[in-house]
Amino acid sequence: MHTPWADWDHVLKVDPDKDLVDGETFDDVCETGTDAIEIGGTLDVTSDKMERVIDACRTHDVPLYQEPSNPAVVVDDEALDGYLVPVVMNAGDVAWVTGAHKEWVRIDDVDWARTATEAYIVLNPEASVAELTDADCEQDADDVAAYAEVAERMLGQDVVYVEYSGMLGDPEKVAAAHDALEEATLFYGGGVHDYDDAYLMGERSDVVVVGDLLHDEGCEAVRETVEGARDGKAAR
Ligand SMILES: CC(C)=CCC/C(C)=C/CC/C(C)=C/CC/C(C)=C/COP(=O)(O)OP(=O)(O)O
Ligand SMILES: O=P(O)(O)OC[C@@H](O)CO
Ligand SMILES: [Mg+2]
Repeated sequence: MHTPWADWDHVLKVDPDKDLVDGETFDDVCETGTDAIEIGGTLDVTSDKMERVIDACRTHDVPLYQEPSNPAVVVDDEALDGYLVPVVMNAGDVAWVTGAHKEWVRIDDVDWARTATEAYIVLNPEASVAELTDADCEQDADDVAAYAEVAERMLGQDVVYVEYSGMLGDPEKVAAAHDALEEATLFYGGGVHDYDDAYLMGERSDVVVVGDLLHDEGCEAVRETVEGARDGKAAR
C-alpha cells in the first residue's frame, strides 16, 4: 500500500455514532479542507452506521478510510480508499495488539493492498478507547518515545498515533514521539478545539486528527484547525 498520509497535515475522524451539527451535511464536512476522513469510533459502532457515512461521502474526492474498532464492523466498500487498523502498543489486553487482528485475518479475506495499521499509543485514561483496551496510560516522554521507536523499527509501522482522545495532550510527549521517528508518520489526536491547539500539535506531529469538534461545534471550527495544523507544520 502506498503511503498517502505522508502528504497529509490534517485528518477528520468522523464518529458514525455521533450526529453532525444541525443544518450541516457531509458536503460541508468534505469541504472543510481536511486531507482525509477516517470513519472511526469505539462504542456502538455498527456496519450500517459506517455505510451511511460512506454513502454520504462517496461522491466527494476527499480520501476516505475506515478505522475499524473491531472485525465485525469492517465494511467492504470500493468507495473506501482503504483501512487504517489500530494496533494498540500499550494495551493491557492482547486482543487489541494482535488478538482481534488474528481473528479478522482468520475469518475475512483482507485486501492488503488497501490495508495499513496505526501503532496507537493511548495516553488519556478517561477515553473509551483506553477503557476498552485496558491501556496503561502512565507513560513518561521517554516511554512514549520508546514505544514510537519500537513501532517503527521492530514492528515496521508506517504510522504511529499518539492518542489523547477527548483531551489536549502533553506537547512534550508528542514531541518525544515525533523526535523518535525516522520515516514513519506521526498522527496526533485528542482535544484539538481551535487554531491554536492545531498549530501547537502541528508543530510537533505530521498529521493532526480532529474528532469530537466536528460533532460538537461543526465545520467552521474544523476549518480553523485545518489552518492551524498547516501553519504549525510549516513553522517547524
Ligand atoms: C483488527 C480489527 C479489524 C480491529 C481492531 C482494531 C483495534 C485494535 C481497536 C482498538 C482501538 C480502537 C477502539 C480504535 C477505534 C478508533 C478510536 C480510537 C476511536 C476513539 O474512541 P474514543 O474517542 O475513546 O471514544 P468516544 O469518543 O466514542 O467516547
Ligand atoms: O475526538 P478528539 O478528542 O478530537 O480526538 C480525535 C481522535 O484522536 C479520536 O480517536
Ligand atoms: Mg472521542
